[in-house]
Amino acid sequence: MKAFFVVNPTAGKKRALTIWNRLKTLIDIPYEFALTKSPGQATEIAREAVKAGYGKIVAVGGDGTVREVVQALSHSEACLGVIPAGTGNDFIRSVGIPSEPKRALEIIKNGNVRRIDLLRAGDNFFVNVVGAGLDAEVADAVNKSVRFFNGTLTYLVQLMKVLTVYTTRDVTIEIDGKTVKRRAWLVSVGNARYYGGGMMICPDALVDDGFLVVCIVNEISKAELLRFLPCVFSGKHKNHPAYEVLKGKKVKIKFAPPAKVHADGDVIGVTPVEFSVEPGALKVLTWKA
Ligand SMILES: Nc1ncnc2c1ncn2[C@@H]1O[C@H](COP(=O)(O)OP(=O)(O)OP(=O)(O)O)[C@@H](O)[C@H]1O
Repeated sequence: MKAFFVVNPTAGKKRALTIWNRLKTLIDIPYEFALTKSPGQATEIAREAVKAGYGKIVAVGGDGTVREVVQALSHSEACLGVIPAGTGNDFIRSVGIPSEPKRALEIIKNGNVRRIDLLRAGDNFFVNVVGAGLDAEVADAVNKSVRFFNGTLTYLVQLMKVLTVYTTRDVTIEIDGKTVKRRAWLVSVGNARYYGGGMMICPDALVDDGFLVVCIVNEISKAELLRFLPCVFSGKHKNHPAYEVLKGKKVKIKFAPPAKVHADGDVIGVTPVEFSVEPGALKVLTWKA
């Protein structure tokens, strides 16, 4: 099966290009590659590669590159490979791809094919976590901010800024026809466990169980929220009384007033929003069968 590498040279603060230049000397299987020139182009390149009959389409970059490539691979016979070269690289944590590029290349050569689920909103597919509320608001502020500090510090500064104006909102969640009303900080919908560079917001999410999990952070004081959030890195927040998990196949989220919606940390609109799971829609190369 021939491989096609889709390289985002800007991923990982441009580290991806260095990683690729080193790695390509080690590839001893038939392959072609292309470097993206602009956002969104990875989808077009991957589509052409699928059409041309490549069986392994490899995203060299971070979660954004993976997401763009996945748009072209969903429900196709081609398999996704990943050479992690981004900043957060959350997807690989959930599917069992090593973070070291050379070890990830071994999977491209000899790995197993695993079918996983995707999240869907309209015509778009997502691999990790989507959601609405506080985290979307903070993600938006982080993406728009001039970064004087490293990633974690930028996040903390923007979180504190957002918390001066943002409060909990009423939310109606319709999950598989059942309606749940809450007052919440945020609602996350997970296909996989991680977002935001290692935050395990949905510890109960499994990429291949045919379900999405809906994680609600219900109303707590701002002081308590600031104690809660660091626990998300380890998954300990799971036992907090304000944290609630629902499971289903289709979810509609409606905040009042409307809240921003994010997909893997990029703001994609405002509520109301509807997500569904597409069971087994993507083939991924991993060590796990
Ligand atoms: N040639 C390019 N020039 C500018 N932007 C690009 C180019 N190719 C792709 N992009 C954009 O780069 C963005 C970031 O890529 P990606 O998410 O893979 O890296 P990252 O942000 O470093 O990693 P992560 O998402 O894992 O934190 C993507 O949203 C993609 O649309």
